[in-house]
Amino acid sequence: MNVHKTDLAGVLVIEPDRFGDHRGFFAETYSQRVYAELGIDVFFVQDNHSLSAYPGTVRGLHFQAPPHAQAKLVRCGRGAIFDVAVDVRKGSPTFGQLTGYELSAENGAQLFIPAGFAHGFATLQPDSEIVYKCSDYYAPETEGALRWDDPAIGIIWPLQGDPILSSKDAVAPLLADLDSPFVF
Ligand SMILES: Cc1cn([C@H]2C[C@H](O)[C@@H](COP(=O)(O)OP(=O)(O)O[C@H]3O[C@@H](C)C(=O)[C@@H](O)[C@H]3O)O2)c(=O)[nH]c1=O
Repeated sequence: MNVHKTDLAGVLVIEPDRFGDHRGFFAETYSQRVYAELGIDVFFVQDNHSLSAYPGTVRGLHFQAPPHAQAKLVRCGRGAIFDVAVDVRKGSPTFGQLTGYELSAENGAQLFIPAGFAHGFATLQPDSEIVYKCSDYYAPETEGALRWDDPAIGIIWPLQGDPILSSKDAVAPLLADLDSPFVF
């Protein structure tokens, strides 16, 4: 298993080992004790799965506020995505900064995103599916969002043309207008 630190302390890229044979491969995609040794000592209570039919779909940037803040362990089960985390903790030395990685069915890579970061992704292939573990339950009353194309964040999305967005994401606030519920 390879583990890489990113520009944002606490956000990790994890590449689980794959054991290949004539049938295909086998991989452990999560093990509580192994991930705890990496510092991912959170208790995951919900698994999510989403499919985006078209490349160029952007979901995000999303978070849940305390007391239902979520750490997430994200991977791509089919197709490929460009996955992004943005630090939204007031007072953090990396506040407003981002890190982004390609996660694909082929590379099997995962992004661990602690609470206090907004998360989003763009799909790079048709019928891309992501699966992710969350450390708190869905609590829609605590949902927060940031504009995917906020110039103050400056994500360079791998898009050709305008993205496909939810109506909610199209009108999400800019970072400058967000009273972040997270403090570093
Ligand atoms: C996130 C979520 C949504 N839903 C429902 C609400 C709604 O009817 C439908 C679609 O919800 P959304 O439009 O919010 O789905 P989506 O835009 O895919 O939201 C997700 O985006 C990524 C980037 C994240 O990081 C996730 O935490 C989550 O916010 O699913 C649940 O039932 N449970 C959940 O945990």
